[in-house]
Amino acid sequence: MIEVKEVEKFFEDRFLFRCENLKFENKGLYIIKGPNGCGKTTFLMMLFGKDRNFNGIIENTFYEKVMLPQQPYFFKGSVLYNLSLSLKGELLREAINILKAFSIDPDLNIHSLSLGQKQLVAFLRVFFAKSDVLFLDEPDSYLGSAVKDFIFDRIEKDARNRCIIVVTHDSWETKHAKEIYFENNQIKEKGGAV
Ligand SMILES: Nc1ncnc2c1ncn2[C@@H]1O[C@H](COP(=O)(O)OP(=O)(O)OP(=O)(O)O)[C@@H](O)[C@H]1O
Repeated sequence: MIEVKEVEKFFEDRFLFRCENLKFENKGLYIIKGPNGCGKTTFLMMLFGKDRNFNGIIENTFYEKVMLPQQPYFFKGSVLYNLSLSLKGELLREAINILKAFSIDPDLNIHSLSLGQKQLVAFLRVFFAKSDVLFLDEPDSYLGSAVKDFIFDRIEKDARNRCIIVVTHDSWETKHAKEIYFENNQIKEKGGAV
């Protein structure tokens, strides 16, 4: 569980946002939305525990945390090599089968793929890694609609068993998620009294 209590974020003298009160339960899907530059990535880093420079309290009781950053890092080598550094056995096989279903050859050099193809590889690498909470920073920005529908569906189903927090620009409407949004430098939960 993550609990945010009376948090304020500044960059030096510049006030970025405030979040009065917000709770991320052990299971469930949370979608963070807001205009460019409002602070979505910064907030995600704070929830993850990478950015600790803020006023207020963020309590994070999750044990295993995994993050997909906006610009994932790949090692020189094939798609398969990059996946096999994180995934083994059945999970690796499942990831490979998904790539093949979207016509991506796992033996190709990772850097020969398009941005969208790389984004799918990066998503699968973190999605199948073991975690109690998964942070996804714009996992869909370069994806075509078929792949996007596929990963959104997998995320929705998987969030029944763990906490998944997603930053997205996409108008992803789902009744299975709690929506968190930025308004006038305040972070609020849709339908919630934040
Ligand atoms: N280390 C930093 N020092 C100063 N300002 C920063 C720093 N990191 C981010 N910012 C500023 O804080 C604001 C919020 O950035 P952030 O990347 O969190 O926004 P975002 O909502 O994720 O944006 P986008 O939708 O474009 O990805 C931006 O104006 C950015 O320039």
